[in-house]
Amino acid sequence: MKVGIIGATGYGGAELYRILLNHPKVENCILYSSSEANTLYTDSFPHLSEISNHVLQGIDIEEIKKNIDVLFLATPAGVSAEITPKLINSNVKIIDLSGDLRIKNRADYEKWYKREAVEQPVLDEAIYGLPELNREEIKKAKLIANPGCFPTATILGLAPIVQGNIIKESSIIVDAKSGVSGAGRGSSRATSYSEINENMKIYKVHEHQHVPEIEQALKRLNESVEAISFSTHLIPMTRGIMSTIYADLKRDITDEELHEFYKQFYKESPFVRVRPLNQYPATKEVYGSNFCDIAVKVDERTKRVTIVSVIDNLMKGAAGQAVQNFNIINGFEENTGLYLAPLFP
Ligand SMILES: NC(=O)C1=CN([C@@H]2O[C@H](COP(=O)(O)OP(=O)(O)OC[C@H]3O[C@@H](n4cnc5c(N)ncnc54)[C@H](OP(=O)(O)O)[C@@H]3O)[C@@H](O)[C@H]2O)C=CC1
Ligand SMILES: CC(=O)N[C@@H](CCC(=O)OP(=O)(O)O)C(=O)O
Repeated sequence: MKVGIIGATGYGGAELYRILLNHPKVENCILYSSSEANTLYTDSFPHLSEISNHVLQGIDIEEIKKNIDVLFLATPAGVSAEITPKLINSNVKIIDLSGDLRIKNRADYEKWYKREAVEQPVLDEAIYGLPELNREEIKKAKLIANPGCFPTATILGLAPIVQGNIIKESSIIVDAKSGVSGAGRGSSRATSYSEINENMKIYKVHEHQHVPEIEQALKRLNESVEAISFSTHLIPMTRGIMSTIYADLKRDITDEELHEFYKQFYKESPFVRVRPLNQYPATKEVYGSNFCDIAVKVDERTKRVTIVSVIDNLMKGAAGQAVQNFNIINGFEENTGLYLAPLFP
């Protein structure tokens, strides 16, 4: 396959490149840049010296239509809204890592992302690319809205109990933490070393753009879900997301039953590892891999459940999941090029 990456000079783009370089079905990878065309990729990423001899290309829609089978967009919000409509009637399949195509309701997108939404017919074509919940739809898709990092960890942590009608839908509380690579490569004061080292910050309180994405996905599993409480924290590490989730139980259930229910729910999903009872995943245990590791525990005293879900934000939270979707839309084994053990320690 001939693939293209727009936004190759960012973190998501570099992670896509790292995976696709070793993907047995990828014959050629063209890397595009809006600001660094005609320079060597290794000027942006010296760690790829003697691995990549790619020259970054300017973005030319007609050239993409001719030369690319699958295009990855690893670009900030707003870019896909411009590029995707121009390719929608071509043969190019698109996997968009940004939030532009994830939220079906345009008014919701505009409220939470504070920018104009893509036109409705394009949104209607986009399939939400969370394979563990949507595999059959993804198989037929031409346009994939790759999920956000926090939504991936959170939705996978909640899906079994939400669909299984085990918790009170109005009681969901999500306490999520992310490493700083989640904010992208562009520098900002909030992610500068001196501001994040030995520090921990809550941010976007009650206004994080991932709230409507998570609620939309949970509502598809159980229409009684309304609003969730969701808070995000920046912590001093490079990669990793941990979503710790709390909810009130509707009925009595034991740890063993709940654990077995999760195991069954994800039995066909190669990238979800439901941990043994009383073993809780840490972010480093999925570092550099496409795994989402989940642990569940019932609190007998409060009649609540605690769920812990961890991913690597650049892998299962972005590029790894995008390649998982690439495999599914092309009929390849879901884990092709992705069967990577986590880097540890
Ligand atoms: N980082 C993460 O963990 C996750 C990121 N995402 C989403 O994935 C997308 C990429 O994120 P990330 O790689 O972290 O971001 P980065 O900021 O690291 O990279 C984004 C890249 O987009 C390119 N770009 C910027 N403006 C334009 C434009 N107008 N037209 C075309 N290309 C442009 C830039 O490359 P150049 O200047 O060379 O064109 C830049 O390198 C974002 O939408 C992000 O929200 C989703 C899940 C997780
Ligand atoms: C640490 C950090 O800043 N993370 C980003 C997540 C970026 C992302 O995934 O954004 P989209 O899903 O909107 O594309 C944030 O919280 O906004």
